[in-house]
Amino acid sequence: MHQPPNPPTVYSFSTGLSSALTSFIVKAQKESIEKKGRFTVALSGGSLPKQLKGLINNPGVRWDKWQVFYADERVVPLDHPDSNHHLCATEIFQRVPIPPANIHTLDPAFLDDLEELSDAYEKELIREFAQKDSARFPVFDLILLGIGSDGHTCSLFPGHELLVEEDRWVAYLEDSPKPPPKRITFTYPVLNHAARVAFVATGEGKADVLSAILDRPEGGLPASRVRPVHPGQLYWFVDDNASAKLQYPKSSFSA
Ligand SMILES: O=C1O[C@H](COP(=O)(O)O)[C@@H](O)[C@H](O)[C@H]1O
Repeated sequence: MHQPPNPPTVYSFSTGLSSALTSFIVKAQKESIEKKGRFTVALSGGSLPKQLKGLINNPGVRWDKWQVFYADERVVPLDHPDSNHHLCATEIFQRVPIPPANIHTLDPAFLDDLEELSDAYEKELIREFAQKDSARFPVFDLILLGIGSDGHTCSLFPGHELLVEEDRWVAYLEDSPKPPPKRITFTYPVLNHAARVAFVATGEGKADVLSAILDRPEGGLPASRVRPVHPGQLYWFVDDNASAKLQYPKSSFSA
C-alpha cells in the first residue's frame, strides 16, 4: 500500500543558515556513501550556490564520491554568466578537488537542438542511475532547489505545460518567462523520487511566495508540487526574512 508523502520539515534561521545546510549535506553524503559508495546530488542556480560555500575546505566532504547533476540549466554555453553550471563552478567546483568527470553538464554540442540536448541529458542520468538502481526514475540522494518569487522551482513555471509531464526525466522549454527563455529542467517524477529534497530560500522578497507554497499548497504553485514519494523527505532551509509571513510550523535544526 502506498504511504502518503512525508510532510515538509521547515528550518528557519536568523543566522547560520549556510553552516546548518553544510552540516545537513555532509550528513546526507556520509549516509549515502555508507549505503551505496557514492553521493548523487542535483544542484540549482540562482541564489543557491552562494549558500554552499561552507563545503569548500570542509574536511568532511568526500568530493571523489559526488556525482553532480543540474536540476535545471539555461541553454547557453557552459562558460556563459547565465549558466547554472558556470555559477556553481565559479562559487564552488573551481575551489574543490572534485573530479571533472563527476560533474554532469549539458552537452554543448547540442545547444542548437533542445530536443537532442534534453535527450542527451536524460541519457546521462540513465547512465548514472540505471546500471546501479532498479527504479523507474532516478533516486537522487539529494536535490537542492531554489524558488522564484512567482513560485517556480527548477525551470518549472506557473501554468506551464511541463507541470503535468509524467514520463520524461528531463524536459526542455523555449518560453521561460524568466530569461533566458531556453532551458532544460528535471521533471516532477525525478524531483519526487529523490531520497531528500531541500529547498533554500532567503530574503523578504520570498516571504509572500513561501507562505503561498507551504500554507496554501492547494494553490498548486510549482514548488508546492514537490512532494517526494514515501520514504523521501522534503526540507526547507530558509532565513527569518523569508519565513516572516509563514504560518506552517518550524522545526529546530540539530546537526
Ligand atoms: O532561474 C532560476 O531561478 C531559480 C530561483 O532563483 P533564485 O535566484 O531566486 O534563487 C533557481 O533555483 C533555478 O535554478 C534558476 O534556473
